[in-house]
Amino acid sequence: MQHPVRPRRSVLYMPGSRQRALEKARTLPADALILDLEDAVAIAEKDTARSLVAAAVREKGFGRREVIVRINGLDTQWGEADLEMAAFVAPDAILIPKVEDPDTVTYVARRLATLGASDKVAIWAMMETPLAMLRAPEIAASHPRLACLVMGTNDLVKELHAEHTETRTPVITALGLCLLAARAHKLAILDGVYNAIKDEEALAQSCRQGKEFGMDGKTLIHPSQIDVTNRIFAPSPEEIDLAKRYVAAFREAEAAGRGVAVVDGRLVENLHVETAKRLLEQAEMIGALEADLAAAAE
Ligand SMILES: CC(C)(COP(=O)(O)OP(=O)(O)OC[C@H]1O[C@@H](n2cnc3c(N)ncnc32)[C@H](O)[C@@H]1OP(=O)(O)O)[C@@H](O)C(=O)NCCC(=O)NCCSC(=O)C[C@H](O)C(=O)O
Ligand SMILES: [Mg+2]
Repeated sequence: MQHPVRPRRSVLYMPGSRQRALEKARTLPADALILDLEDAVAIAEKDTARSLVAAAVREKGFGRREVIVRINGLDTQWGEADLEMAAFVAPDAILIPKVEDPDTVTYVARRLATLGASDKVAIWAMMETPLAMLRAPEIAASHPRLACLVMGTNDLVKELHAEHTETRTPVITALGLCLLAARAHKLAILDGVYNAIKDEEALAQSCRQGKEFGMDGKTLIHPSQIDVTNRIFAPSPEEIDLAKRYVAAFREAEAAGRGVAVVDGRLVENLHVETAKRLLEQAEMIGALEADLAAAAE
């Protein structure tokens, strides 16, 4: 299944039980929104949250941004009803929490087919337990409907009996395993949340680290985290300028019968040009998304 490439710099969780947050979502500049039925929702509010999320997805009004519904685990009393609701209202994706086994993904894919869900509804998988890390390659290869892995670093740190540190050394291996699995199977991958809502500099550092690793973006818990995340995960004007010059220089070199070019004293081969083209495509998609949001705000 060919999944559309979308900007996913900032992907905001919002509790499905909070009507106000769901309304506010339509005005927030996050690239994608996860309407959460799982950990952000108290047990007493699970059924109300399911109805609120169903209404929010049906009402639309999110423009080009992706809307994802995180269901409760299928081993809980709410999971199946969440899945049925999501299949019916058809968000861009359904996010399964605590996936540990490829069979969980294939089960959800089968249920979506049985429930008659649109083919456009993708499956995303939360990677947040030690077993998920060890089975990352099988999970990533489990079903063509799977489009994205989402790191759940809060649960992972808990399960590892580790600590949240600024350098994230305790979870580096886990992030690396999931990145390898995602890229090997052409899936998108999103970094975990940063819990200290008011610490913008530390969030920025965490975003820079995620971007360097190769993450497509970061999951967020508060609207105040969106702008800095968007800025860091977007290609900078300097990167865009360099990418354009790589493409132009390589085209000229090819026309002259050469397979390599030199830009700013650096070797440029076809593989660098592919990276440059991907960056330019990403910048274009971000531009279109931001223009859409600006038009909606007028
Ligand atoms: C953390 C919060 C509980 C803070 O909420 P609140 O006290 O209301 O914050 P503010 O007063 O600063 O809010 C200002 C306005 O912003 C809106 N708001 C706040 N948070 C969100 C949000 N996430 N999405 C949309 N809008 C939001 C408020 O409504 C205020 O609006 P207004 O009324 O117009 O002033 C809260 O931010 C929150 O609940 N965040 C999400 C928590 C969550 O989703 N947690 C679960 C996912 S994280 C996770 O577990 C990942 C993974 O599974 C893992 O294991 O790592
Ligand atoms: Mg979690």
